[in-house]
Amino acid sequence: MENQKYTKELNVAVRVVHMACFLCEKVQKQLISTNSDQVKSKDDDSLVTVADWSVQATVSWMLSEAFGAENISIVAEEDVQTLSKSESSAILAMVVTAVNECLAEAPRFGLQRPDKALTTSQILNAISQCNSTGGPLGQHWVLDPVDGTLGFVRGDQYAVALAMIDNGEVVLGVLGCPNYPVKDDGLNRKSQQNLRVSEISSAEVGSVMYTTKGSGKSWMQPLIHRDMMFEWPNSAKLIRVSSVDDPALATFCEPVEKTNSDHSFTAGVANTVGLRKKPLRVYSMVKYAAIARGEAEIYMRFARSGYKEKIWDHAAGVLLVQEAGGMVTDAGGRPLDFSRGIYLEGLDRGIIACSGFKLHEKLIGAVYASWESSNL
Ligand SMILES: Nc1ncnc2c1ncn2[C@@H]1O[C@H](COP(=O)(O)OS(=O)(=O)O)[C@@H](OP(=O)(O)O)[C@H]1O
Ligand SMILES: [Mg+2]
Ligand SMILES: [Mg+2]
Ligand SMILES: [Mg+2]
Repeated sequence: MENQKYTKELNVAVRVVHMACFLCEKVQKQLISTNSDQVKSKDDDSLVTVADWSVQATVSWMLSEAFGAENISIVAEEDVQTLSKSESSAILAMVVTAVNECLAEAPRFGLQRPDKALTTSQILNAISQCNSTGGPLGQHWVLDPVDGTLGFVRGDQYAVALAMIDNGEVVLGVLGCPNYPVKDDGLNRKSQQNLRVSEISSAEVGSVMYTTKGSGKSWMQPLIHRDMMFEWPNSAKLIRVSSVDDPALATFCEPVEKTNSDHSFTAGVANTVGLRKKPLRVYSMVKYAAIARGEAEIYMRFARSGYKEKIWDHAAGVLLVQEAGGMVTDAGGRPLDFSRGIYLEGLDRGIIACSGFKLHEKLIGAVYASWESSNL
């Protein structure tokens, strides 16, 4: 935790993300086993679940407790619109239960639990307090309570992502990946053997990764699971990007859904660069984690034209990769701009994250060559 300036922020953020993962694990299990009504569609037809709202409320509450509600600005994905509708009363009750059960466990993570259970209106308030739009000045927390909600609902990969932007730069990033196998090559092994996450022993699954800008180090901690007796302090190990720079040996990641990234365009780029392996399609910011941990070398993301990438889908992951030794830019080779509100404004076509300079340079060149002939 080298960057002394953010020591307290990082300390709180890491613990809070552990708590959020704890919450998500329980909700995901319930959701898969009971198939109950814990999932809603938002106005844009995307999904939101008990876990998305509950994590947002929990993180918002804990950050307010640690730093004072009046001192913090939080940019986050969810709002209370759907949750406040009368037909959502059952799901709201589930959120209240999930948040309070999670907050009660705060001491496991070295944090203080509230004196008494939060009321429904305190919880709605905590969610709606995350209504900042960020920008170039001051400090803003950036939260994606559940990234890869589709993966979450399908019992697969998802992430909890918390970052901080200070004067337009991402300075701190924490990424919780509850279903990411801890052992080296876990994702590859899982995909090769077609294992479901539930088929891997729980002690082998789940981690929280974190870093601060300029530290040159990204760290990984194992998740504290419900059935484990041990409590904080948790141990951490350094993670580092892969040293593979031969495209023929490199693994590239991309979103599972082709609505989120054009698979045929990336296949063309992969072919031009000389990538041989099948793409590793993984939900959520676990893709950035895979690059930071050295399990994959490349992450390409090319959204359809008209879609604007949001800062919470990238901030924590980008910093983790950079501090672990990797490079992340847009397709024009420029850094991503987190200083202009909730969107990555000015993004040139797509996002390319690589373990090193050589692969990155080749990919940018291949995008340049392939773009003209694509219909993106
Ligand atoms: N059309 C389109 N294009 C690109 N990106 C989009 C699009 N629509 C949504 N989103 C955002 O994608 C986030 C999920 O990205 P993933 O990489 O997990 O995608 S995938 O599920 O593996 O296909 C997802 O994050 P969550 O909502 O947190 O799951 C969205 O913010
Ligand atoms: Mg969403
Ligand atoms: Mg997201
Ligand atoms: Mg989300």
